[in-house]
Amino acid sequence: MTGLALNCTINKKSLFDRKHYFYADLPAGYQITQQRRPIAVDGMLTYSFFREKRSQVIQKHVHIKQIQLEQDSGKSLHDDVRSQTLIDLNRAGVGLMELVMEPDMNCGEEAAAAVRELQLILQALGTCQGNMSEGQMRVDANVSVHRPGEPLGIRTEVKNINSVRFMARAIDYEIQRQIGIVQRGEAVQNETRAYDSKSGKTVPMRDKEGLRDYRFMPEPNLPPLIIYEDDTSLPSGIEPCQAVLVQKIKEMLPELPSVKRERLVQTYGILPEHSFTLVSEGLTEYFEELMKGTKKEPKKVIGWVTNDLLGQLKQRDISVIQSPISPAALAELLELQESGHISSSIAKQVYQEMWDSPDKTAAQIVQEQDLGLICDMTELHNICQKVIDSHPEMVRAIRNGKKTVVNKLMGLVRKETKGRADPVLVMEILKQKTS
Ligand SMILES: Nc1ncnc2c1ncn2[C@@H]1O[C@H](COP(=O)(O)OP(=O)(O)OP(=O)(O)O)[C@@H](O)[C@H]1O
Repeated sequence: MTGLALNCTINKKSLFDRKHYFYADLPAGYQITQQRRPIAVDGMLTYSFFREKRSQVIQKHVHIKQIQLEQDSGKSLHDDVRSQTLIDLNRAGVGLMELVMEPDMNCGEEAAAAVRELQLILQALGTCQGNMSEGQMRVDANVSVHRPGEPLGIRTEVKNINSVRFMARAIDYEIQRQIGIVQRGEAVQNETRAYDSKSGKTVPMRDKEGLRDYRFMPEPNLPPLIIYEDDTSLPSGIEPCQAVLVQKIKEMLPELPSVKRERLVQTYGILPEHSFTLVSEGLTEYFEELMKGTKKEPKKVIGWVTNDLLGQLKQRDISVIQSPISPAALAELLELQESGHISSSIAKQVYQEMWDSPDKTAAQIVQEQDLGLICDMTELHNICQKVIDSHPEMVRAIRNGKKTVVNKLMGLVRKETKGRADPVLVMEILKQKTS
């Protein structure tokens, strides 16, 4: 699924090899991997990010060299206090999927955007939860520098990166470090380095690797992995249920993040940046459900999801599925505003109250606290007159041409009525009274 989602060519026959090296995190002395013929090759990941102006989307591509299946190694844990190294072998030998990207990215920001997009794709497919801090996904960053027009320089490999943000910092640090070396006329060493998040620097990790002979050999215990295009390509005697069929997997692919963003922009007319927030924060389903329950324009609804809802979720550190306010409950609130029962500032107030007492509906809160819009013209006239009478200097300013001062009067009426006055009617009355 991952190979197909990343536009790879799927090898119908892939092979397993043993890669030998001697290190404490590899008890067997070799790792099973797919060196000669990996399961998927030659793919492409398209990712986007924003630069300067939030609305300017930059789209880039990174080639996927291959995706291989291999065994995980153990994890070395260095105890500086006791000056010893412990090895966690719990994952040693467990299968994992490694993606090798081509050197197509130019800075930490690009690598971060590419990895974030990959995370979203893997999560959408369900092939990896993608949480780096929990080790579900790990990234090693290979970095080199070169002068324009010259071939790529010697690379270093940075390990120990446990978040996308740290990866971007590690890459940018490493680029500057290597530029410094080249400018001093020295040579970059081909080495493995570790990122130290406390100092923000990369430090040498292992001895200079030089040319290592891994003594690759075909893995004698694992036969080639054979998969088939579809039912028709199955050899006789093999039932479809016994085989992996690429065509079947293709049909199972879910809507991918880039397609989802495009659809959201097309269907609802929202800004691309909002489609990014919806997809990255997992709010698409909530937004689409919400849209089913309201007549409000999508452009006016989107902020409720990307600001108000997301703000509450972050503040409480919960996910959208745990939200006590369902899309239908929020839709009811939006309808109260859309139909002119409450003002926009009251709607925000009611929303806050809904979070504090989730068992109450928006309508209940409005009724209990008498938050409905004041539409009675006599009452509104009286309130406006009171405000005008107590601020003659503002009225003078308006009459002298400072038309925007009317907004100050509006604000005072809003304060006086605790946001319950119909803003359209109030503006009309104020203009009339100050003309
Ligand atoms: N000159 C270069 N500058 C930057 N990156 C490079 C350069 N040459 C190769 N790379 C990148 O280095 C990575 C090599 O990864 P690969 O897993 O094939 O080798 P490896 O690091 O030796 O393997 P492993 O760490 O699994 O032993 C690829 O992602 C490739 O794009």
